[in-house]
Amino acid sequence: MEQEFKSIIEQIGEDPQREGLIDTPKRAAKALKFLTQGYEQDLNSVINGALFNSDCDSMVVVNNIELYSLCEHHMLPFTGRCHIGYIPNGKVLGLSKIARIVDMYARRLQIQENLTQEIAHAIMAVTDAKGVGVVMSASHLCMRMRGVEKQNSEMKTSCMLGSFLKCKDTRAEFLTLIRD
Ligand SMILES: Nc1nc2c(ncn2[C@@H]2O[C@H](COP(=O)(O)OP(=O)(O)OP(=O)(O)O)[C@@H](O)[C@H]2O)c(=O)[nH]1
Ligand SMILES: [Zn+2]
Repeated sequence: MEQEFKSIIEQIGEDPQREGLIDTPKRAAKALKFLTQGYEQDLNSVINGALFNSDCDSMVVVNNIELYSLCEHHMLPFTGRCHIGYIPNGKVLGLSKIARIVDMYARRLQIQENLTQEIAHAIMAVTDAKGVGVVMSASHLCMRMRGVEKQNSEMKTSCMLGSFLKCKDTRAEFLTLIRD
């Protein structure tokens, strides 16, 4: 990857031997590896067994989980927040693992719609919850720094599964809880 970055630097008309750029291919490769490290992770290793028996059957919500991803069309960042809720079905997930699941899927090349769905389905698969809801809002640099250049637009996506899909009251409770 370092070689490729060196070549990109040449192709944009810069000198990769210039003092400020000499280590840039190495740094850029390291950064891109970090930003796409989700490809090297899987659900089992991320959750690390942190699934606990519980008879809690009320909604659990974690909101304002920040996320940084790369859009798969331009490989430019999109950043925002996501809110996650689920109704346990005998097991609760370690709190930090919810955010780790977000990161695992965000640190891949993504579109926001798929990212939202992958997170929701992963939480359902791991917990066998009665229902899962994910709401995400993000701002895409490919729409701000270039292209249509809209600075204030945000994309909102959601994925509702199980009781969050079937039951209007459950969905309404979730949407109320993520409001503040
Ligand atoms: N649905 C969706 N579209 C996205 C996302 N990220 C980027 N895009 C869009 O992907 C599309 C790619 O369109 P193209 O016409 O092939 O590429 P482009 O010429 O660079 O498009 P412009 O951005 O309009 O200049 C654009 O409309 C982007 O806004 C995303 O997460 N979800
Ligand atoms: Zn893009």
